[in-house]
Amino acid sequence: MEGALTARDRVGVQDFVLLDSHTSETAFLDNLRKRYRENLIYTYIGTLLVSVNPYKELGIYSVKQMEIYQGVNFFELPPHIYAIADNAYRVMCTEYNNHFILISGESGAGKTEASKKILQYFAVTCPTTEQLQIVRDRLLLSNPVLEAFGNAKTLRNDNSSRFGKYMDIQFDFKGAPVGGHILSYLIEKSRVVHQNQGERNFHIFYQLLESGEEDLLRWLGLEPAPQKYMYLIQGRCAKVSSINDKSDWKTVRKALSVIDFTDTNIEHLFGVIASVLHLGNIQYEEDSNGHAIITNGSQIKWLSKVSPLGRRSFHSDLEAGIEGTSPLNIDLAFCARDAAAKAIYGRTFTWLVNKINGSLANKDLTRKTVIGLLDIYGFEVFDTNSFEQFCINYCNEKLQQLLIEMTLKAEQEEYELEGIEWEPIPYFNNKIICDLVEEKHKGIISILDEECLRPGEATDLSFLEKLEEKVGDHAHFLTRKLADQKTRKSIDWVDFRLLHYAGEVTYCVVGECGLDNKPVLCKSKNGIIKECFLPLELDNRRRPETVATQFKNSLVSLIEILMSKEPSYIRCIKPNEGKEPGKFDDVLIRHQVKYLGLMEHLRVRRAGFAYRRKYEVFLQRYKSLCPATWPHWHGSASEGVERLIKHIGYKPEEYKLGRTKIFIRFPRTLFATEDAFEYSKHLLVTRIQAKYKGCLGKREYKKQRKAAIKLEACWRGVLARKEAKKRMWAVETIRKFIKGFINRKNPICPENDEFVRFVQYTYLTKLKDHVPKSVLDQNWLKAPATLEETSELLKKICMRNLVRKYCQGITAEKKAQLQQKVIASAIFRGKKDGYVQSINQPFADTRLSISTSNLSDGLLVVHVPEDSKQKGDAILHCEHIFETVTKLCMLANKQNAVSIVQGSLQFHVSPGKEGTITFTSGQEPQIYKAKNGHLTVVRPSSRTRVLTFSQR
Ligand SMILES: Nc1ncnc2c1ncn2[C@@H]1O[C@H](COP(=O)(O)OP(=O)(O)OP(=O)(O)O)[C@@H](O)[C@H]1O
Repeated sequence: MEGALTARDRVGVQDFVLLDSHTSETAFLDNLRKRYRENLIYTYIGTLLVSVNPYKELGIYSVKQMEIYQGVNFFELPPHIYAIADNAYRVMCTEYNNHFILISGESGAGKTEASKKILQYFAVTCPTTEQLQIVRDRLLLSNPVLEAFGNAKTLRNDNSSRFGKYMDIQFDFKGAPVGGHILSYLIEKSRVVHQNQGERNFHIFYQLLESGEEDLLRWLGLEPAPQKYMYLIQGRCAKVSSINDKSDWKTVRKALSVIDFTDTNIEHLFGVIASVLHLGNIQYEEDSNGHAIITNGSQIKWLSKVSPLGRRSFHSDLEAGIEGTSPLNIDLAFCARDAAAKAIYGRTFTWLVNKINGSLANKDLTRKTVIGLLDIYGFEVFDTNSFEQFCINYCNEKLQQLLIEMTLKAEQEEYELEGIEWEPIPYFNNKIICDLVEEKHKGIISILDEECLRPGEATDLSFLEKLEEKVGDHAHFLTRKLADQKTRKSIDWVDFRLLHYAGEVTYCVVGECGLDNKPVLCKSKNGIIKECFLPLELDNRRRPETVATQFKNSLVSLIEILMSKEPSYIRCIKPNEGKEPGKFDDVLIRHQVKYLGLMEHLRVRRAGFAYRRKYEVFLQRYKSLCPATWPHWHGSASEGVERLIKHIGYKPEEYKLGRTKIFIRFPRTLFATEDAFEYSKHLLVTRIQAKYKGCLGKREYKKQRKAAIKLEACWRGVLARKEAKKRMWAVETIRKFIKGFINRKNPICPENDEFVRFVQYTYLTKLKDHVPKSVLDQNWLKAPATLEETSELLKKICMRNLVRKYCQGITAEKKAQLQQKVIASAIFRGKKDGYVQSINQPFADTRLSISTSNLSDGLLVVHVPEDSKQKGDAILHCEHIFETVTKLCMLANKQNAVSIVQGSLQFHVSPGKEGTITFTSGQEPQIYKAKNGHLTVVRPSSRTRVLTFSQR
């Protein structure tokens, strides 16, 4: 219901109980149609599931879907057949009680498919063991075998079950399927001998002929051609595109071996099938006395072979009509043949079911719980309705009654349990119709029994008269004689009409041939036929039960079985006659809604309250609508609900409070609450989101903090270990150092090796920065004892290197200077004062310049540099002037220090005082001081030269 509430706006309502106009068939159909168009084939009425056949694969039966529905609250998911199956299973497991699921609907509505889906659901979802696997396989494979023998193509359904089936699945205390039991009802035997146009006989005939192994067919005397058999050609549709006889045959063969059929069983089983086909091909003709004689003896030959009967006896029995010895006319002979075929097939089917039951039986005697699946024909209304339809519709009346009683009972029980006043529910109780059919001495079946078994000749008409006499005044019974003018036309003289809860059905009382064929069949040597027709039956002197009574009794025991179990219901609806997907035939569906009693059921469900839920569940869902109950209510759930509905504003007539549940009368009240809840959800979501985000943040922060602390601790550990290692190393190093220091003077040994190398290394590193930079630097680092020798060598190398560098750095000029100094040293060292002070003063080449005239005089002036002019320049006169000047120049290494002047030259007489020498040519060489103060040098004219020494 909760799921339905949420989805209600999407596609109608998921639960018809929530329809506001629940009494309107149109509203019901509208909702069904709306959902069907959206491929939503399932809708609830409370816990009853309405299913509309989609006639197409919807992809809603996967294992994934099964898992979705497994163990989930019935109301929380959209309606599904798995929800019904799961709910029954869960309740069975928890309450350890028995259940049944009643699946009903008309032919083609999807009952068999539904029961298969349920079986598959249990097979997939229930716990199992390897041992139980075989049980599971047998349960699943019993279906194809039963379908092959009990299903046929009809106009309404290509795979129509022609029998009713009730299957118990037994579960052990762990909920594992451990066994099963099948009850079959009213197999449609008439189909064996007659099919309408467009219909087929039971599938097994075609499967055998189409795919039976060659040897098998030969042995059975069959040809792989259905058209050769009278019992298979009446419908004229042996081949149907939707049926794959070949693969179905394979499945059946496999299933038979899994279900424990021996080779003999299988041989006999197909012997029976072949017998039926051979029987169908027996032909008669009239002899001269008007008696029937068999024309084709070959069939008898095969009959005798495959279901060994005394050939002669069988032959004559068939001609004699079996019941007595008197020969039959041709019609009765055919009738006898068909009766034999039907009896054989009918009882073989029962044998088959018993055999399957034998293989499904659980020998373990411990208590088991069961879930029963009842797949029973729905209400049938044809143009001509026979005894079969009468039984089927009677069965549906009984089941409808069961449903009403159980639903009402459950409803009433719930009200009582909850302490709510029981309000009578207006509904149609079909007990009156059930009584009409089954009441002892007064009901239709009793009347039929009486008619069949009374002495004298019973005819169809005498039976009808008896009915008119005994139940003619019943409101739900009508015959042509009893009907009014208007209705009379629609009822034949051989008909009677019943007004069923689902509508009127007119039954034809024209009966079947009542020949007894047991005597001949008892003689069969076929194992199955022998088992089915025991000679004991012939000896029984008691009045045999009529088929109607047998059926009534089987129904009574079925109802007893069902009454002792918890019910679940599935109502299948056929959407159209054409088996077309997506087509919703309003008229057809309206009709089914009516006769499936869906409106009745809805009325019963809705008579009291539309919605009921435990206080805890209601409070949990809607508590956010009231500040007092949100987010937590600390009192009892019922008080919480009371507070909540007071806050929402429920009116007294809208609800009732039971002991454990709240009952809400109208869907609109619930919808309003649900809408408010939807609205409040948004607000809640924001708050929850914020809270959740906060929580996430907090959690993340805590995580990070924890991680940081861990990291920090780790890192600290690493650091501490590093530090300790370092300290250890330091201690070790110092210790070694001290040891080394103590042993430093010893020859290299492990004790001092490191220390000595360290000292050497340190010394050499230090020395690198303190090597002398000049040859005059005498400083040298004092070497440790172990390096004294090396140090000396290094010092020498260093000095040599310095000297070399020094020497390389001396210019020619300097060299000359030095040479001069060396000479000076040789001359003056230790001999003359002031020499030592002069050593540092380089000899300057520039200090000397000489002047002389271009004349041939012997005069030269040596200019003294100005800074040291204590006195004036020296004026010299020499004979060998050229030699003197040249040598002076060489000494001074300055050729251009000589200036040769013309005319005159200047010189210093004394510091700051200049004089001039004038050179002239004359007769006589002379030197004198002229009037102008110049020193005048005269040389004979041709050879006169004046030399001037000038400073540059
Ligand atoms: N749930 C479903 N999904 C798809 N197709 C389905 C479903 N149910 C039924 N059908 C289709 O409808 C056909 C008839 O269904 P099914 O044989 O179950 O009907 P039925 O009610 O058992 O009929 P009958 O009473 O004649 O045996 C199936 O063969 C299948 O094609």
